[in-house]
Amino acid sequence: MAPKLYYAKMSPPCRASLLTIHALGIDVELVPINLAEQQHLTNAFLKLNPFHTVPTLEEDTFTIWDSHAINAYLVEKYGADDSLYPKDLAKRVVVDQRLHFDSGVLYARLKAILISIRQDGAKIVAKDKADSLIQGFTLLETLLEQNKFVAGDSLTIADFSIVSTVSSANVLVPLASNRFPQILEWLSRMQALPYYKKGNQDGLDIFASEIKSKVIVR
Ligand SMILES: N[C@@H](CCC(=O)N[C@@H](CS)C(=O)NCC(=O)O)C(=O)O
Repeated sequence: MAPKLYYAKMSPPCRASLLTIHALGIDVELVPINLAEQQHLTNAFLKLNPFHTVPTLEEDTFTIWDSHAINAYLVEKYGADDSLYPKDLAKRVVVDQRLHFDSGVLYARLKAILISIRQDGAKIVAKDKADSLIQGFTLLETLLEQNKFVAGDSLTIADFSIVSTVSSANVLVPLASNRFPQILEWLSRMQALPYYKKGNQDGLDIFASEIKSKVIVR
């Protein structure tokens, strides 16, 4: 039986999993979860994932959540090769570092802004929160000065996680071309992937229209 991915198209981490699925070309049943209708808080969903987050992956015998763990698992289990998540330890640890950079820095800082908007009703992005995101962009820029992709010369799941976060963050705190030329070039490389539109852009467009209806973006 194909695994099931519970997801919301507009969610950045869900889009990282969609990019992984489309890159691998694998058969995964996509089950939409409407966060606005609190479908992630139903008893049935909480049984699957007590952390009530999407994406959540359901396999025959177990359930796993957190996009970074899901994406690594999908490549290991279903990938025709290991290029998106190398088995070579010296390469893998670099990918892992970038995945933690996404979780702990980039996505965490984006999420702080999203909570201020969606839960606290902020109408603008607070300066300290924008600065903290920009500091994350600056770290990413230094990585991309040395590498074509975020973990080296080839595309990995770390690019999928970071592009879903950074393309969403760019809606709220636009990437200045004079400060972040490497990020913008990498973004264009990612946009050229044949599955980028269905993996990220379609959901990003929904995300952007929701956000722009709630905040004034400078
Ligand atoms: N680190 C997690 C973050 C997942 C996450 O925060 N998902 C949000 C949607 S973007 C969510 O499910 N929010 C609902 C909730 O936390 O109750 C991942 O990468 O999967």
